[in-house]
Amino acid sequence: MSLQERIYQHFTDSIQTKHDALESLPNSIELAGQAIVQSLLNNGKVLTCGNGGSAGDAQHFSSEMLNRFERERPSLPAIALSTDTSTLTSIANDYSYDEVFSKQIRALGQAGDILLAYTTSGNSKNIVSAISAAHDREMLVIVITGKDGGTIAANDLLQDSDIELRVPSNSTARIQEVHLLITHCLCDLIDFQLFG
Ligand SMILES: O=C(CO)[C@@H](O)[C@H](O)[C@H](O)[C@H](O)COP(=O)(O)O
Ligand SMILES: [Zn+2]
Repeated sequence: MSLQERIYQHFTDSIQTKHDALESLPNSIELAGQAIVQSLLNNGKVLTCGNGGSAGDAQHFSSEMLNRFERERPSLPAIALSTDTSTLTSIANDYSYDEVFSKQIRALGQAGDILLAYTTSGNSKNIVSAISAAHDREMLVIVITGKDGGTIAANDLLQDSDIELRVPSNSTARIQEVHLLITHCLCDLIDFQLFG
């Protein structure tokens, strides 16, 4: 395959994955947007987390909440749990990398807050621990996944009120591309519902 053909393939695969996601995800995205708005209206906040590219997604969402998305509006409360390197390295060093998000959630999470977790595989142990910590803090969990949902789906780790947005693809890159689209949908739904 030539370089041009490879590029064409990436674009067409990405477009196809978005088409597939459009068949399955809009209802759950709407529910997730409504759940976040409900939490914000009750003085809640959104804690976000993910690893690698998904850490970038988590930070992308929180910055659009704290600063702005597409329009002027007041800052909205969100904290990305992947940004404080002193906290991340000390928890990983003293305890385990699996606990880097859950320990922060146990300190910062309040009942009615939202955990927005990104994982393409559903297998990352620190995300699994984060979900458990969020439940202990009586937070609602929105998990954005892909593939077969991994450990989270296989072990039925979500509660009835939680929401999973699973991108129908087995490619990490394609899943991440749709995760970004979902993130922007959520930002738009939040702004629209709160500010018209
Ligand atoms: O961005 C990419 C691959 O596109 C990588 O950095 C990827 O995010 C990392 O391998 C993550 O550790 C994968 O974690 P997860 O999505 O399985 O939870
Ligand atoms: Zn990536």
